[in-house]
Amino acid sequence: MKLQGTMRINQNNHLEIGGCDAAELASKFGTPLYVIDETFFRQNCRAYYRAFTEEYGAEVIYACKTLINLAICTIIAQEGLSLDVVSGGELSTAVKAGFPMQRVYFHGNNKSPAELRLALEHKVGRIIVDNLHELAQLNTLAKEMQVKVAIMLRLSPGVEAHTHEYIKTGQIDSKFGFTIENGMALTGVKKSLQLENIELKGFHCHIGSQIFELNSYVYAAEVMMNFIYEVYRQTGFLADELNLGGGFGIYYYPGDQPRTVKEYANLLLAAVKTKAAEYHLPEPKVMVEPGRSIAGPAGITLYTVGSIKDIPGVRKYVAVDGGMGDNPRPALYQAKYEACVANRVLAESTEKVSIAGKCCESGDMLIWDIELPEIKTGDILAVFSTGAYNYSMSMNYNRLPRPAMVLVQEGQADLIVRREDYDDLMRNDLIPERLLNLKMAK
Ligand SMILES: Cc1ncc(COP(=O)(O)O)c(C=O)c1O
Ligand SMILES: N[C@@H](CCCC[NH3+])C(=O)O
Repeated sequence: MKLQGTMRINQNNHLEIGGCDAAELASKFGTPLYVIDETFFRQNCRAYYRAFTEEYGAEVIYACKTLINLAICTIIAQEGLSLDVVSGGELSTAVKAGFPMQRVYFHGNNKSPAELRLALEHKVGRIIVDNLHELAQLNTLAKEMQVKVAIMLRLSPGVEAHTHEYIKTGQIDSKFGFTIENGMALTGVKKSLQLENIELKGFHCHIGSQIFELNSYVYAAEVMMNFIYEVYRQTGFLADELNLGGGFGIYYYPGDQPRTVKEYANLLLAAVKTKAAEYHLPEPKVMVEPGRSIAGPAGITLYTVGSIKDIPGVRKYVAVDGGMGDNPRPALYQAKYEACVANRVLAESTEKVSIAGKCCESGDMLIWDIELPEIKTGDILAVFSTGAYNYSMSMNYNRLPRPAMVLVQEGQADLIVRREDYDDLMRNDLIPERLLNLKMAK
């Protein structure tokens, strides 16, 4: 078990985060509960800002699919990072939070005309165009609205990142972006340069997520710089901007060994510099889009232990009051997590148990085979590193309300997302008049 950020074990042998006792948080706000360590979240933002922006003038764009709400958006704005949004919903959150629109980058492989219009209305900084269909559609909309829109093209550099099959994106056979290798990317550039209401600024790639192998990034940067040169040679267009995406891996489980953000920055920027020198080109402005490495380690989830079932000689199932509804990652990617008993962190002896969620799915298992102090009904289980892709991928399967989220710092805990209630679950339900007119069976 690795305690990160402000987490520590207090004098009551309880887990403490942001100066707050986790068991007290559970009793005050209920469980399941997402807890975000504000100090740690900000430290992660600052590590990026220092390593990329202060050191190299590179722009750090927080990928808000990781975790977004009005409070988080406010923190990102305060820390001087930009924002990657991928939907009208994420964009509207940024608008409502008063996020500076020129620092917003709009991504996605199938943006709807309504979403594109919204982005144009709010004058977002850049639209990252994914494909030819979108390029034509965006030009038409921009013409209608009499604006010229600054874009980047998302490219598929053909780099295989060493990560889970579902979360790698830069390979040739991918739903994302213009493929460099088969000429599609060059066609996209030529087309962009012809369109009257489009202003091409540069290129983007994102090779995947939870990546530890920094060489994959270096290789992607080199491929992108080769492309910039090739485009310059063939069209005379010189890209000003190069966005190399996100994906920097974090610690979830023994064996995960992330490098430092500083090493990541130094390697990436060195690769760009070397290539620029080789081609006698000016260095483009570099951008990165971290998500998980900012929010992930800064979050924990608290659960209350309910039923415990011991199948002698087989397994002891410990069920908690959440599961795949609030954290679908184990079911989706076989993701592994560490956890502790928040109200009894250290103990002389431990036992091996498996943590089950409460959804009606055999696959709703949060953790298989974890050593924990002997656990009892009513104990509080804390699962670590749940800040990224947990709330943002949560769901209401089995009509389970989504948990609340609190932001903790120096002993203060503030609710930043209210817990859903049963009325929230039925908010959009309608009963047609003709059903109301029929009698219910006795
Ligand atoms: C385009 C894009 N940028 C950035 C990210 C952020 O990735 P991560 O959270 O792994 O840093 C993603 C998600 O993988 C993405 O799709
Ligand atoms: N949702 C994934 C990461 C994919 C990121 C989106 N491009 C995860 O939880 O690991």
